[in-house]
Amino acid sequence: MTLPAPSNDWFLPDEDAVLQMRRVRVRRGQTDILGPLDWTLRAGERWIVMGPNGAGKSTLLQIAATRLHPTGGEVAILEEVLGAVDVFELRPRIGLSSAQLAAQVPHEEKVQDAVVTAAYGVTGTWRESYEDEDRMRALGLVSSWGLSRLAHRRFGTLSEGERKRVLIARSLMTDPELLLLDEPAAGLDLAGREALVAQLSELARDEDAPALVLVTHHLEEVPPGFTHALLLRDGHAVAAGPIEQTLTEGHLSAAFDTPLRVTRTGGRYTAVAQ
Ligand SMILES: Nc1ncnc2c1ncn2[C@@H]1O[C@H](COP(=O)(O)OP(=O)(O)OP(=O)(O)O)[C@@H](O)[C@H]1O
Repeated sequence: MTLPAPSNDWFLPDEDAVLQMRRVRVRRGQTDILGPLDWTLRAGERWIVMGPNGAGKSTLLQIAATRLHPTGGEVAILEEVLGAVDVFELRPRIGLSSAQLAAQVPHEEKVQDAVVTAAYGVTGTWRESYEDEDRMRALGLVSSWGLSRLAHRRFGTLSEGERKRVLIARSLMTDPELLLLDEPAAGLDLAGREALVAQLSELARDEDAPALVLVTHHLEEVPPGFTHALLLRDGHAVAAGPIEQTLTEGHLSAAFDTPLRVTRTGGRYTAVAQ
């Protein structure tokens, strides 16, 4: 019997790809708000996704988090192809911190519970029964993200910076293989931002940490240790690749449609208009 020749349409992700998108497109109304986009994130890489308001960053992250199915193209996440996998089995392998998720955490939820509920992929405690091991892991994460003194506080009473930390601790609860952080420093004051950048830098340099994707508008929020960057504008990649070759004056000026002067000191970036 002759086997049919492999079709060009059959999507076989690269072996070392943690996340791979091929010709991905998201259409809303008459407009493509994202793509077509090709993007591959390999094991051990730490990616910054940057671009102006409306560039498609959150849409991209929603796809990577299996929360949104693209209109066209193929997506493989952790060797599973979207559309051919039960996303509820895939989601615990992906950590996510985003404003949408924060809005789903009940205000009266205790901090330690807001972290432990990620074990069941829910945002509020209900009738689940948690193993001691889950509780211990949640408390360990609460401690390592500097939240011990807040463990019994209600989520709704926390400051913006404290909430951001809770969400990152929560995103690590299932020991994910891919960690997606959507604007984790948004709304933080200077000291809060610097503390978070330092902690994310430490995470980025930890060989045992998951593959990382950090979405931000601001160069100042890029933690040292991140290895790659994807610059988006109007849903398209302006540039993508190793961070030092991507976060350049030329590429950033094109992405933000503004002539920028970019400096890099001690692994930190800043940008001002020229
Ligand atoms: N349901 C929708 N219908 C029409 N347009 C949409 C819809 N959802 C998103 N968009 C548009 O898609 C574009 C990309 O949105 P997205 O939230 O991904 O951008 P972003 O880069 O994360 O922006 P920001 O930095 O402001 O958060 C925006 O112009 C947005 O208005």
